[in-house]
Amino acid sequence: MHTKENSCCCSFDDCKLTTEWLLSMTRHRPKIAIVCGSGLGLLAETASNKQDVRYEDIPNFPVSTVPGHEGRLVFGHIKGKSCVFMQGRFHLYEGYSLCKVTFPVRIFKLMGVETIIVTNASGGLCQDFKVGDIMVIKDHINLPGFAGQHPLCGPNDERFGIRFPCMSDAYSKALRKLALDITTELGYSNFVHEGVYCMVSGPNFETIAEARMLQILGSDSVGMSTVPEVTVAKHCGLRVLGLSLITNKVSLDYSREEKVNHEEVLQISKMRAEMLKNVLITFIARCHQVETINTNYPNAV
Ligand SMILES: O=P(O)(O)O[C@@H]1C[C@H](O)[C@@H](CO)O1
Ligand SMILES: Nc1nc2[nH]cnc2c(=O)[nH]1
Repeated sequence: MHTKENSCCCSFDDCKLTTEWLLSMTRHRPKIAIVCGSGLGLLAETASNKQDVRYEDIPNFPVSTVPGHEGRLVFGHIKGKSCVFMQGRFHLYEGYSLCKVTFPVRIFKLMGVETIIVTNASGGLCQDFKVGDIMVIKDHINLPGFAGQHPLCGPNDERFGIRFPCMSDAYSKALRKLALDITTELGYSNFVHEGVYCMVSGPNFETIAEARMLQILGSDSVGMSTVPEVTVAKHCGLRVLGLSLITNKVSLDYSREEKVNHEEVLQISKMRAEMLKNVLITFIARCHQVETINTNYPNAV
């Protein structure tokens, strides 16, 4: 956590330096950023005029350490829209501070991004969910945040956003509706739901008692990411859509024999990434038509 003594490793100046470096490396000027969850890096494949930048080459950027997270930014066009994909995200359990985990979100903001689409792989807690379903994230529970692991703890820099941002509409209602309409048009409605995502720090998957607790708290799915990125995105006035791929059913019953593992998560992600990609392409083509109000920044796009 940042304190006044322990100065921020991702200050406004650090963010500016990284942004200026990236803007000097590419002619792309993305308006939409897509964070690819575990095994979902191929969401970037359909982009045209692609340009890759490896995380290790970007000043101040963390590097990816998790299998299924390639570790590069991919700039490109989808249906004529300028996009940047994060092929690989950062997680708290990798040992990164939440400031580092969310550093790319602020870089996107400074680059001129207006809309961020955050994807992830998660375990289904809602009994109606099946493996391979998509959950449009309606809301989240920031469990690490309750314990002080929060990306906005520490001195607030007003150039990014206000001290006490509203989170009751973190996931834009209008963007959620557009995503749901698109899944219906594509004939996917039988395996698409809206729901509440709960973040845990990981890296272990849940015990059965923990899973039961999360379900009682109102979580429909559980994962180890997304919430810090969305919190920082909302803080700095980005429009947010969150999509979660249900890669496994979380055990809520001591008699169940199946054991979840990361390889299975990656396998299901890769199997269903095509479906998610179809939703994303149509969404990217149409999301500029949707007007949203950010209560933290009433005049923002
Ligand atoms: O980056 P995401 O949230 O998609 O990754 C999920 C959570 C863990 O990092 C990993 C577990 O298999 O997948
Ligand atoms: N915490 C958690 N993260 C996941 N990511 C994918 N599946 C799961 C899961 O069951 N639990």
